Amino acid sequence: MMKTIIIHATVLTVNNTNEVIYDGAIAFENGVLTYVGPTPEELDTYGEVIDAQGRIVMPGLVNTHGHTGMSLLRGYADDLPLQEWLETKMWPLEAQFTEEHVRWGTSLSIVEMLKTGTTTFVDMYDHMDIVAELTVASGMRARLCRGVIGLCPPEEQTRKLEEASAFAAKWNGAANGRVMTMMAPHGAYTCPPDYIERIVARAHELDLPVHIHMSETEWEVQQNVNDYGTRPVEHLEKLGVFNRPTLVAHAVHLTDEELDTLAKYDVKVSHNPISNLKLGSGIARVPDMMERGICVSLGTDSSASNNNLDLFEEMKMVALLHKGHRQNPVLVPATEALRMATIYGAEAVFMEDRIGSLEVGKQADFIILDSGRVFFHPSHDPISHVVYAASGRDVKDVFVQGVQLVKDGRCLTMDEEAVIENANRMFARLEKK
Ligand SMILES: CSC[C@H]1O[C@@H](n2cnc3c(O)ncnc32)[C@H](O)[C@@H]1O
Ligand SMILES: [Zn+2]
Repeated sequence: MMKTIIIHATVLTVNNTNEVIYDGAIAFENGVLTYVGPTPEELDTYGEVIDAQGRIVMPGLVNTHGHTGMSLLRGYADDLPLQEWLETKMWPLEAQFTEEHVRWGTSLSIVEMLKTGTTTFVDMYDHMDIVAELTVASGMRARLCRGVIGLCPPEEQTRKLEEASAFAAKWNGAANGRVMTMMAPHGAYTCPPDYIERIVARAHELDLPVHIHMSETEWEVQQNVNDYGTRPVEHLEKLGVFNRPTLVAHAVHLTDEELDTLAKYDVKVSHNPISNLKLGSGIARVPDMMERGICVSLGTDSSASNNNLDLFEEMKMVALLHKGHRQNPVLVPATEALRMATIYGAEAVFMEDRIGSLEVGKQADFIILDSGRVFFHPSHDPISHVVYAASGRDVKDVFVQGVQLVKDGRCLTMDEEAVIENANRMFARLEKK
């Protein structure tokens, strides 16, 4: 592959010092960054030179929790609490999902994520072979898992576990490492304890991380106490979950002791502020997590509870929400919000050696924003503008592993019109009550 260099950009490296390089450049070859620094005078050695004057170049965003197939249910059931939303709206429709529903729901998600600057996503869902195939075809990077709900007879539990394991073993490392996998019990309230232990044992055997919903609502915490005599964190600790590298989604309702436990085991958190607000679940103790050194990353959850996959919105939300909630404007500064959407996201999906920042040796996963638009001016603090003023609609170009996937706002690897048409067709076929 030829050497490419992008010059005259404002480069947000998101390295250890959050360095911003004005009139900066990044170069890459074979999908790997070979240069990050000021625009060099000598450009003869590069096969392709891209002038990014008036643009911001930054790491691709990492969405650490979602269910991509559920974009098919965007707007279908709003303004309900989680349990009612799941039991009366989501699960009855998902029970009708075939591979084709997941294909077009996931395609809708992938196009949206790519066009709004997400280059890596986590997906916990069913029919995951389809999701993996689409990930490969789209050029995105992902950490995928077949989510298992254990509220079913033992034979069914075993079938799901075997399916999840086979998927995880088959796809881990696929597409030159762009697809990685995990094992995923859906939650402590949907999986009996012995089932969680079996899933974790399988994660040990396959040497994979664990992903799970945890402590999302007060109802869930109380249910855990009623059923097992402990709150979810102690429950999962006892079941050995945290002995594996673990990414928990939500982590809204936590005591001080539970926060200490997460810090002790280096459990990664996917904070989903917009979904938590929309479902009325509550506000996670993010400033207390940060104080303890817990890795806090950002997730959208699905389009059915968000209702989009624009991670720029989560970045702004996390920076604002906790300031307002604690009446303290110092909390979650813009630099930390940006890190949550990039390098902390990379840590949360256990890929920080490869993605999350623009540094030589890392993968060339990056996005280019049009910073000529009026709300990027005066242009003295690009990190502030990216977090507080920008949106996913400002993303012009997207590269993963050095391959361009979005060019001037158009997705090169997916047929957007066909995706929209098919998603509408598949939604129309579902029987609604
Ligand atoms: C089979 S794994 C995916 C499963 O998760 C459900 N889901 C979607 N959003 C949430 C959420 O916020 N909390 C808990 N579970 C959620 C989805 O409906 C799928 O069945
Ligand atoms: Zn979820």
